[in-house]
Amino acid sequence: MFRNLERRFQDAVTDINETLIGISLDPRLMPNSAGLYHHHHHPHHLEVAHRPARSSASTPSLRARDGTVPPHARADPGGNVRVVVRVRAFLPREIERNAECLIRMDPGTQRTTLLAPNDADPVNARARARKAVEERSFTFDRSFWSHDARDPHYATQEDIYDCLGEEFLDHNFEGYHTCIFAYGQTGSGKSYTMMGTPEQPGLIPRTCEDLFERIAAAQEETPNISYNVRVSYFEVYNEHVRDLLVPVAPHQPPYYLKIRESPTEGPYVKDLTEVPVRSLGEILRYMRIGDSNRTTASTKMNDTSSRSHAVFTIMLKQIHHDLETDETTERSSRIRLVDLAGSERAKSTEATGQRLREGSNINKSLTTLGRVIAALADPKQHRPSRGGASSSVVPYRDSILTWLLKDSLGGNSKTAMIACIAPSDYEETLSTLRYADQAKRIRTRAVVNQVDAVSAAQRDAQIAAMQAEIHQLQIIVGDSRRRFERDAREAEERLEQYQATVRTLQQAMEEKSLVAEGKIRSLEMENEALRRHLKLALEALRNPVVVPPPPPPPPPPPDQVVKSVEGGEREENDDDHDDPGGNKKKAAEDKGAAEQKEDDDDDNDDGYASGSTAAEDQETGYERHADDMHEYMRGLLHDLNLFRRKIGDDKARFVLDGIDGEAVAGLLARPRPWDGKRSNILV
Ligand SMILES: Nc1ncnc2c1ncn2[C@@H]1O[C@H](COP(=O)(O)OP(=O)(O)OP(=O)(O)O)[C@@H](O)[C@H]1O
Repeated sequence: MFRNLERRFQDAVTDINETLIGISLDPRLMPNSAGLYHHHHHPHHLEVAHRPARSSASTPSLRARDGTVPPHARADPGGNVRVVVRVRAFLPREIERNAECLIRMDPGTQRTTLLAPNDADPVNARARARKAVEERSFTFDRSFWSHDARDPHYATQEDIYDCLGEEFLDHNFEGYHTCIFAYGQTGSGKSYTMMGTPEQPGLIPRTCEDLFERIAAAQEETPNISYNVRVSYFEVYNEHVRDLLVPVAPHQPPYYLKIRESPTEGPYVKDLTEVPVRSLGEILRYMRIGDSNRTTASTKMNDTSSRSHAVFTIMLKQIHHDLETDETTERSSRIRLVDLAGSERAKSTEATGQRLREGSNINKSLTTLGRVIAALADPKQHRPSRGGASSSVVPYRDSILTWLLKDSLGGNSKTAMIACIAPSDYEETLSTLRYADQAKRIRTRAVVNQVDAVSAAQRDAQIAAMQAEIHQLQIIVGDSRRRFERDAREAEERLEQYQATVRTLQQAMEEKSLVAEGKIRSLEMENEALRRHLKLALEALRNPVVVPPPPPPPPPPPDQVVKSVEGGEREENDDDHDDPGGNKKKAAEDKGAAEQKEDDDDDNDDGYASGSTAAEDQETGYERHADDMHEYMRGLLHDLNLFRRKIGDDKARFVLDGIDGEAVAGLLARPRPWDGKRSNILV
């Protein structure tokens, strides 16, 4: 019976221990200390502590935030360009001429219908004169009705962001490049949709706001991901690229940038300003600078804002660093938001001289865009030819815009087009809708842009290699300068290479410091958690939980009980010693027999006690003792064990503000008077 009690006691202790370990690993079950486990340095704790957040992450945005990409999401099987259409409200001049709204949208089918115009509106007279006008219908991914604010289906700026912008930002956090471009005639609402007004911000400011909100939330969740955000803003005007983040110098000819192509990155704008941004305020400031530069320049050139294509790009780099392995994983994505020039310029016929050249050049970018879209939408494009390449050639290189947007249009990007339409212009609207209808058929192939597991040593080696390369190039550039007359071209190339390497090095150093900052944040959080543990532990020691008084001394024979308990505990930890009189085997046999018996009859579990009232009393006494011990253990472990385990090795690693670590550890280790065997169970 003693052994049986002893076994039950042991089982109870094991149960408590297991329960406690379970509790300690699952912060949900420990409301008071859940937070303490959140940032513990042990990876397993981290993993478990994050589980609740992960399991609730059914939305792509949350999944994207937690730093993991499911393997199947790495390579996009190929998606079609998302095409939505948006019709704006009447402008005052349209109300004045009593214009008729020619657009109908069916919210059920997302069908947009263009009605044939009546005879009254002079704007549509030309269309009517030239050919038979008829009702036309197109179906898009979404048809946004922004014509009448009183309509229950009215699409606000927020609706546009919620339907398109948010999902595209999800993709960016997953590591995909995205591009959203607005197409439509002048005054159809492209700028309103992309940029909006201060009261009604459009897609670009909303994307920026959400981006920084997500970064802040993710950093709150884990200090292990660092974010590097950079922006650039340029316009393509008259087949020239102008940096919108560089102020327009008065009395100076405009400064245009060159296009280059890199084997890895594809076409890019050389020397384009890319500014790092750390907050929404900063990014909005650059956006405004760019907008005002665009306006300044366009006023100088006779109000040509509607003739330039504006490209706002956000580069997002997420660096996940694993403190345990000191490895980093990088995910980079590019968010491109394009406000195209007014599409009707493509048909401009009456321009002459400079205007004609401008017009034809603008035509060039937009007409080429049309040809590129047509080529990409061609079903032949999706069938690889025998050589493996696409069967028809896409004329990307025929214009600056299409050359720069090559990837966004037909390559590694998830792309959307917002076709903006005016409510009462039959010809222009039909042309826009046809364009959009064609774009629907374009398929792109986006991949997650991720570099896995780069060790700190590898990063350092990369930096060292770049420094060596820079040194080499410095020598060559110096040399070439001397021979400049002869080798101007070569010198320029070397110089460019040198500058590019220096820029990459600068960025690598910046990222290295970001990772270091992340590490510091992690350690600070851990330190804070530990400080809170110690505070709790101290409080628990100062105001101990009232422990039930030690159980009444059990009836004799007490010697045997104590021996058995001792023997049992030793058996667990130190099997080969202290087996006086070779009793171990017998004890094990008895234990086995008792187990067998207990299974049959719980109340009468041991032949020794049956039929004896004194023995029954004695047994009840032991049971009570066991129960009390069980209770005591539960309380004791609850109060102290977790804190001890947590504090263990960590205390040596940290400087504990205002708390004497040694003294606390001493207090925690001090045995309780009534407990002779605690350490075996607790450790
Ligand atoms: N959905 C809308 N709701 C209310 N007003 C709108 C909407 N869309 C456009 N507008 C208004 O219509 C006018 C023209 O819009 P916007 O300037 O955005 O056109 P655009 O297509 O960008 O023209 P451009 O090619 O000249 O840049 C602006 O006054 C704008 O405020």
